[in-house]
Amino acid sequence: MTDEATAQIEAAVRTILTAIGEDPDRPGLQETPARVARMYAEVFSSVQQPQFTNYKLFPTESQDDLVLVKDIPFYSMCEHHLLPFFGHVHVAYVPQHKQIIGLSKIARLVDYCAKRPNVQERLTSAIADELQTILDPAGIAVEVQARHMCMEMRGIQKTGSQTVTASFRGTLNNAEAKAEFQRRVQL
Ligand SMILES: Nc1nc2c(ncn2[C@@H]2O[C@H](COP(=O)(O)OP(=O)(O)OP(=O)(O)O)[C@@H](O)[C@H]2O)c(=O)[nH]1
Ligand SMILES: [Zn+2]
Repeated sequence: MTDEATAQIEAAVRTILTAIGEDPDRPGLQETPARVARMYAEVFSSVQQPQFTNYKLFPTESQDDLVLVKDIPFYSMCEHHLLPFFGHVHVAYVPQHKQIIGLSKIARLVDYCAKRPNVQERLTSAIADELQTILDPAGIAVEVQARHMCMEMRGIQKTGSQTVTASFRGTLNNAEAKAEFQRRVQL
């Protein structure tokens, strides 16, 4: 994040603190604008990164086997309220072109897609789209289970409610494959 962007966030946070009736100069709040600027640089770090680049592909012989990485934790920010939504992602793909991706890179890809203002549906399809772009697998399944703080700590206040979204592509986009994906996720 640029120095100018940091200064803008700090000034905006001071304005918000003042607007809610707080004193931004009281000791407990003096460093808050700078902390919030650092936090936004971290949780929105993907906004200025148009592509996911940090990955490696490896050759494989086993073309038809499903690769499933499940229960990948993530934290993102809802773009409507700038409050966190968080949970787990399950990612599966069927290799093609005799290539696979390093497993940790799938979790890094999830982080990359999460670190921007989001809605859960777009996060879900973005993970599938990125995987399609970098690996071009025969099939993809992505499921996201999340709790939204904007639905729990304010507004409708439905504590513990879960939202589940999914994207299916290619050979995994049919009823039989979806059922098999769900079965393996629940194992
Ligand atoms: N589809 C979708 N909706 C979301 C997501 N995160 C938050 N929302 C919803 O975005 C909507 C915004 O609705 P608005 O009526 O503009 O805002 P609001 O007055 O704060 O709405 P309430 O939350 O119902 O009080 C709400 O229904 C939220 O639950 C998300 O990831 N996906
Ligand atoms: Zn929200």
